[in-house]
Parts: sequence; C-alpha cells; structure tokens
Amino acid sequence: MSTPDSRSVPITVLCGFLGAGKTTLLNHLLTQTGGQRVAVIVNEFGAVNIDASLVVKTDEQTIELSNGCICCTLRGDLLHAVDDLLSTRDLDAILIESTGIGEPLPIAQSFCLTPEELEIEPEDGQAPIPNLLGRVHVDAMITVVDSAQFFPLWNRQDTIPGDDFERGFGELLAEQLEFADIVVLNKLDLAEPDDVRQLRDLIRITNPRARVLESTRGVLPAEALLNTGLFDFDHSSQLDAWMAELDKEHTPESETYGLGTHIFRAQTPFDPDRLNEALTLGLPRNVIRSKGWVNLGNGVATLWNHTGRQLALETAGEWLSPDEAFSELVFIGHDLDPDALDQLLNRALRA
Ligand SMILES: Nc1nc2c(ncn2[C@@H]2O[C@H](COP(=O)(O)OP(=O)(O)OP(=O)(O)O)[C@@H](O)[C@H]2O)c(=O)[nH]1
Repeated sequence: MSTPDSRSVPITVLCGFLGAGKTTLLNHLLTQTGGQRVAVIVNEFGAVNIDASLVVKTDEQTIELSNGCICCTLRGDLLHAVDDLLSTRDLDAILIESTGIGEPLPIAQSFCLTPEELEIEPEDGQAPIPNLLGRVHVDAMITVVDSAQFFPLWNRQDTIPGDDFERGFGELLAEQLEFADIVVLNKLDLAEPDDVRQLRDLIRITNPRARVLESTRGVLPAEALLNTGLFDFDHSSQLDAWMAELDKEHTPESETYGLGTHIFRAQTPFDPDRLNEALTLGLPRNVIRSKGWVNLGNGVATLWNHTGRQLALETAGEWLSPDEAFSELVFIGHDLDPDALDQLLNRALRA
C-alpha cells in the first residue's frame, strides 16, 4: 500500500443502496469529528428543487451535487467540487455520500487517475478538469447495507427502475459489496440473525479483505471508519482478484458455516445453444452468486456474472490465442451439490 503525502486530504466514500442508512451513518460520524475540519459532498440523484446549478452549497461544510451520479455523469463536477474545497479551505477530511445506485469503483478511480486517464472532458464553458493526484487520496470505500432488505433485493428479477444502465438489483448490490474496504451491516434491529450470518459469509467469500462492522442507525465509533488507510486500488473488484482471493480462501464445504463454494473448470468450449438450453430452467436455487469466464468457442472471452435470479453474459475482449481460451466459474451457495452443477454445465459443452 503506498503511503499518501502527509498534506494529502483523506477522502471517505459512503456507498450503499437506497435507504440503507448512509445519511444516518454520515450524521452520526459528523457528531464525532471534534475539532477536525471536515467537508461533506452529498450526491442526491433526482433531487428536485435544485435550480440550474448542479452544485449547491447547503451550509458551511456541505456541497450537494444533484441530477446525476458522481460515478458517471457528474465525475467532472465531483473533481471540480473537491478542487474548490481544497483551494478555499484547510481540510482534515472529506466525506462523500454517493447516491444509492452509485458504483464505488468509478468513484474511487476518479481520485486515483489523472483526468487524461479518466478521459473526462470538461463541459462547454467548464474549466479544465483538475488533477487532484497527490492532493487527496481515498482513505476507505464504505458500503452501508440494509441487512433486513439485502436478500429480498438481491433476489429480485427486475432491473432497477429508472437506471440508465438497466442493471439488476443483485448486480449493483454485488458491486457495492465486493468493492468496499469496510462494509457496515446496518439496520441490525430489523434483520434476522440468519440473514446477517449469510451476509457475513457472502462477504467473507467474495471480499475477504473487507472490514465488516454491524450497526443500528449507523452508531459506530468514528475510529473504525475514518483514517483507516484501508483503501488499496490494486485490490479492486477485478475478476482476477476475486478468483485469486477465492482460491486462497477456499475451504472445503464441510468446514464452512453457511455458504460454500464450488469451482467449475473446462477447456472444451460451451455450445451456445446447449448452454442456453441448460440455463432455461435457471441455476439451482441454492446458488446465490456465481462469476467467471466462459469460453463459447468464438475467440471472445465472455464474462459470466450471476446474482440472485439474474445472469448476465457479457463479452469482455478476446483471448490472446485460441489455446488460452477456458471456462472457469465460481459458484457460491448453500449445500451446493458439486456433481449436479458439473453435470449441468458439462452437458452444455461441445460434443
Ligand atoms: N430501524 C432502523 N431504521 C434505520 C436504521 N438506519 C437508518 N434507518 C432509517 O432508514 C431510513 C433511510 O435511512 P437513510 O440514512 O436516509 O438512508 P440512505 O442510505 O441515506 O438513503 P438514500 O439517500 O435514499 O439512498 C431513514 O428513515 C432512517 O431513519 C437502522 O439501523 N434501523
């Protein structure tokens, strides 16, 4: 982990689905900042009452970015807002609350790459996008989870209403869970203990380096969340990291409390029609998450990303050579039947 410049201001980013408790946690944190000079940037999506400007200073320490998402359309505005803060005051920390549908990875990237690398162009009349490298650094990406609503949302079959990218609920929740340095399992007062245990298992398997905290109404000591130095860009949610961690952490089924894992590997390509056929009935219900590469024999590496009741197959570039093409899928679920899963998939391979 690289050590940030001592003058560089730490940024803590709060992500988490709509209503998970981000604002509640943020407010609780702000009661504990003592004499520290903390600025807050809140990204409200679809807020009305905001006039022409996308950036509104609501009080001394808060800036609101509205009508867009800081992980996509408002990335330039986010960098400008932070630049303005740095040039007008001495700060000890910046806290950013993302919208509920914000993805953590692109937000973190905004502070780890130059504007050229980010390929963000200023809008008409806007000043050039500032380079903040060395002036700020991400201290931690925090995901707040509504522990009572997590699995019902995870298992929804529809896509998030109004989402420009038509992402499924599970896809976004997985992204938020897997790209986090700290996960706060909030609304503990409303959650079933079994759901909390299952959430802990899911995080332990898919994001083993995350610090997991439990809370009701975001009541947590600031020390556990601020100035942690936990962020490490190299440990992103990239598939390789996910698989590597999984290989490392793999424990035999019998030793795992709730969720177990199974890895399917094949060199023979899948037959797209057979695969389609095999999947028409869906994956066994006890599989709650699976991810990996599939080789459809077409020279293209295809990413398999399944959460709850949704499976997305996406092309993700070409194999370096046809010999390197392979399929490797990691399944996570309860009481997995490895033979049944292998049979289901083996039947879909080319004859
Ligand atoms: N019972 C219970 N309610 C909570 C808890 N944490 C937050 N809430 C309530 O849940 C609702 C949503 O909390 P917020 O903090 O606004 O959630 P948010 O993530 O900021 O929501 P968005 O900004 O809409 O994405 C509020 O009514 C909170 O008072 C908790 O631990 N238990």
